[in-house]
Order: sequence, then C-alpha cells, then structure tokens
Amino acid sequence: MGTRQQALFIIFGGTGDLAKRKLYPSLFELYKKGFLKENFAVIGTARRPWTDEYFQDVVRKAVTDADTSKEDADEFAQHFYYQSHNVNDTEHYVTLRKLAQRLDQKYSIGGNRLFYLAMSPRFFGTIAEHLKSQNIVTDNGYNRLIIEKPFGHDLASAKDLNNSIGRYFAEDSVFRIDHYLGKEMIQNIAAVRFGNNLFRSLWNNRYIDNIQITLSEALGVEERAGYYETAGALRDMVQNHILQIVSLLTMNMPASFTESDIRREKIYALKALQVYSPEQVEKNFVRAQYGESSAGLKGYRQEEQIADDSKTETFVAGKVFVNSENFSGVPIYIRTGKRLSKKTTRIDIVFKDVPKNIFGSERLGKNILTIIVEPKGEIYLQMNVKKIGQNFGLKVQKLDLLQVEDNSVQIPEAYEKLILDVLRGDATNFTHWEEVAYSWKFVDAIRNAWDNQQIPLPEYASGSMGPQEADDLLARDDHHWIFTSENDNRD
Ligand SMILES: NC(=O)C1=CN([C@@H]2O[C@H](COP(=O)(O)OP(=O)(O)OC[C@H]3O[C@@H](n4cnc5c(N)ncnc54)[C@H](OP(=O)(O)O)[C@@H]3O)[C@@H](O)[C@H]2O)C=CC1
Ligand SMILES: O=C1O[C@H](COP(=O)(O)O)[C@@H](O)[C@H](O)[C@H]1O
Repeated sequence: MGTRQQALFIIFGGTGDLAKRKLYPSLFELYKKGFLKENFAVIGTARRPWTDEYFQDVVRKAVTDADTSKEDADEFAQHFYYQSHNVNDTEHYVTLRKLAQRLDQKYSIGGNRLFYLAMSPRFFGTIAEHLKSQNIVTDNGYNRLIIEKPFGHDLASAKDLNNSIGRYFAEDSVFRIDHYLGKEMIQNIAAVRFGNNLFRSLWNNRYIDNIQITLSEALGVEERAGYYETAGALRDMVQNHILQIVSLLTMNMPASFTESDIRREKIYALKALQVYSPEQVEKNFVRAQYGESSAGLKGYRQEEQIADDSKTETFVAGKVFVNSENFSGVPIYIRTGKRLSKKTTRIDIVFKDVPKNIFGSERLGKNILTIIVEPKGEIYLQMNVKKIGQNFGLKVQKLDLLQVEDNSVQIPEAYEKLILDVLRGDATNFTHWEEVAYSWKFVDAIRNAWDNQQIPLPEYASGSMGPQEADDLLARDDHHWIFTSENDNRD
C-alpha cells in the first residue's frame, strides 16, 4: 500500500479525450494501490451540461476493463463531481469555489489542490488568473498546476504563456507534463548511464559514434486532425518528447539524483543544442507527409478535416548536435512519424569501432546498446564473440540486459506515475521553463526555414519507415538506421 495522499483534483477539460483515456484510469490505479483512498475528490469541468450521475457513469466506463471489480469502480466513481463551466466566465468560478470548499470539508482534504489543465493551451492563462482572483487556490494546503502540452506554438507564444501563468503560480508549483518522462524505460536511461561504470565511462564523444532515436507510430492522425494541422510532427513530437530524450541521453552526470541537480544538467544539454541556419536546416532535416497505401489506407490529405493542399508534416527526421564537451561531434539522428511500419519507440547508441581490427578478413560488428521503450521494454547490447568451433571466426551476439516480460511486472502507466509525482511535489520528471524555451529556440529555426524557403515536402508510403530522404540523411555520413521495417536490428 502506498502512502496516502489527500487532494482535491479539479480537471479542466473533464469531458475530453485525454481525461477519459488517460487521467481517470490513472487515478483509478492510484486508488487501487492505496495512494488515494478516503481523502480525495475530483471535480470534472467543461461546458457541456452533465450531471454528477452521468459523469460518474463516464468515469466508471473509462476505468472498467476485464480486471476491474464493479465494487471498486463504483466506490471510486463516487468521489467524482461535475461542474458545467465555461473557463471564460468569471461567475462560473464562484460556483466552482463553493463546490471545492464543500468537497474539501466532506473529504477532510486539508486544502491541497491539484488543477489539471487538460484542454487547449489558449485557455491556460485565463484559468490561472481566475484560480487566483476567485480564491480557488487555498491558504492551508498546496496548490499545484498541471499543464498539458503543447506549451505554446513557438518561443514567443511560450514566453507569453509562461508569463501569464507565472503571474499567478510560482515555477515550483507548475508541472509541465511530458508523458514520455513518466515512461518506465525512459526513466531507465539514467539508471543505465549513471549506475554502471561500464557505460558511464564510455558515454561520450570518444566512444560513441552516433545515437539514433526513433518514435514511430503506425496510426494516422485519427480524431485529432484539428490540432495536428496546426502542429505537425515537429511541434507535436520533436519539441517535447524527442528533445527531452536527447537531454536525458546527453546531460552530464548530475551531482545527485535530485530534481534540482538533474534539471540543471538537462537545461545545460538543451542550451548546447546547435541551432541551425536555414541552409543547415535544409541539409540536416527532412520532413514528409504520408500518402495513400496500397492496402487502402487514406493519405494525410484525404483524412477528414485536413486541407487538400495541407503542408503539415507527418514525418520528421533530422541530425542534431549537442555542442557540449562530451557530445560535440556526435550526430544524434532523430525520426518520428505517423503511419509508419510499426509502433515503436527506441534508442540505439552506436559505439565507435575498435581502433584496429586484428582479425584479418573477419568483419567486426558494431557495439550497439539498444533501449526499447515500446512496444515492450527491452535493453540489449550487441557484442562480437567467437563462433564456437575448431576455426576462429566471429559473430555478433545480442546480449539481453533487460526484458520486461508481459505481465511479469506491473508497469505503471506514465500518467499514473506523473500524477503521483505531482501529489508528492516531485518535479524531477516534468519540464522546467528553461528546457521548454531552449527546445523552442531549436525548433523555431527549423520551422522558420521550412515556412520561408522552398524546402520539399515529399510523400512517403503509409506502412513504410518514411521517405528515402531520411535514409539518405544517414547514408551521407556513411551511417544507416539500425531499425528498419525489414530488419529490426541489422548491422
Ligand atoms: N488526447 C491526447 O491523447 C493528448 C492530449 N494532450 C493535450 O491535452 C489537452 C486536452 O486534449 P484532449 O483531451 O485531446 O482534447 P479534447 O478536445 O478532447 O478536450 C477538450 C476539453 O476542453 C473542454 N472545453 C473546450 N472549450 C472549453 C471552454 N471554453 N470552457 C470549458 N471547457 C472547455 C471540452 O469540453 P466541452 O466541449 O464540454 O466544453 C473538453 O472537455 C490538449 O492540450 C492536448 O494537446 C496531450 C497529449 C496527448
Ligand atoms: O504527445 C503525443 O504523443 C502521442 C504518442 O504517445 P505514445 O505514448 O503513444 O508514444 C502521439 O500519438 C500524439 O500525436 C502526441 O500528441
């Protein structure tokens, strides 16, 4: 049983997709594990006129799967209340305050409040302002704000947003969520890097040849076309998830495994990102859009709510440099896209060749450390070993370091972990404002070059691993993607 937490959750966007698919199931897991018990309540707010009963029914459905007992789901759902609320209407905050006060007393919560902004970022400023001006924040407990991505549209809008939130909430009570930081295998990066002298000492430009980060999705744009048209893969995946992974892979070893020390090093790594000129963008970044597939899948421009002449990229590949002492000169190849051959999130660290191959005509394979985040957590290392037999020959052997067996370990969902971190006041796995700012600075340079220059937007076949240009990017450096649709792990 976990340490009991007491808090009142106010979820803005309580009728939305994220709330139903991720937030309610995560809260339910915390409830089943005993982190939430008697002393918590949830107010869901949005404009539609739901009743408490209807809302509780939505919550019950959202948390029900084959393993859920009806009693647990019923008991849990009784902690949920609905308040029809337009975030732009000051009057509605008065009703919200009264409901919050009543529930605080009813559940003996002691003033702790967690405000989850699960809606469009254009509303964040006004919500933060009203929470303060209408006294929905308390004096007798903590008041924490969880903010969903995207944090702004570019550096200028992110600054505006940050300023408007910062007027009402201090940086240490703002939790900018990036759900990748809650993933078990992403958190494993620090364990592998800093817990093993073997890797700690090799983790630099003297031994690492290149790094490859792949976040590929098999699904298309699905129901989020309206948002995606304004974002594209660069803003949707690179600005946040991919650059966060880059920072975790390249940061210096923190003085201690604490929030402030880790943050300092992550900020330093992101500050060291090489920001490209338009000419460098053209050379080092590729964008593309998915086309129709021979299997009958729609191309991006044929999807609902997408313009026939949309220029939104659904795929990005690029070469990134972190110009720190330990990483300058190491190409970090990144790629992400929708409608690719497979849903996989993986990191391949490719080490340099031994300075001299003494084995004559025997070819040496590369040492590659692979961290698979999805679909199933795995870490393995490719090594050269002798082939068994009379003669001397070499072969590449995959050394399994970790395999998260299906069902053998209870892997908490990213949102579950992150919400618990917020309840505990631990912001280690959240994004600090400076990280956001340096990431936008890097991304804006690419976006501006794409918007202002005639940089091509090729199509790729749905079900492939992107356009030929993404392979050419590595081939020019005499490298290749370790993960391909044909071969999971070739060299
Ligand atoms: N869905 C996902 O998988 C992910 C989402 N996110 C982010 O989470 C946030 C929410 O996304 P998602 O749930 O998909 O979005 P949805 O469009 O599904 O939900 C938006 C919510 O906002 C409410 N809303 C809209 N306008 C108002 C208003 N004026 N006053 C009060 N409520 C309003 C809507 O309810 P109503 O219409 O009843 O008012 C609805 O509950 C976004 O920032 C998104 O980028 C981030 C990662 C993944
Ligand atoms: O933030 C986002 O992430 C999802 C992919 O998340 P994952 O945990 O399934 O890898 C992506 O589909 C979505 O477009 C983006 O907004």
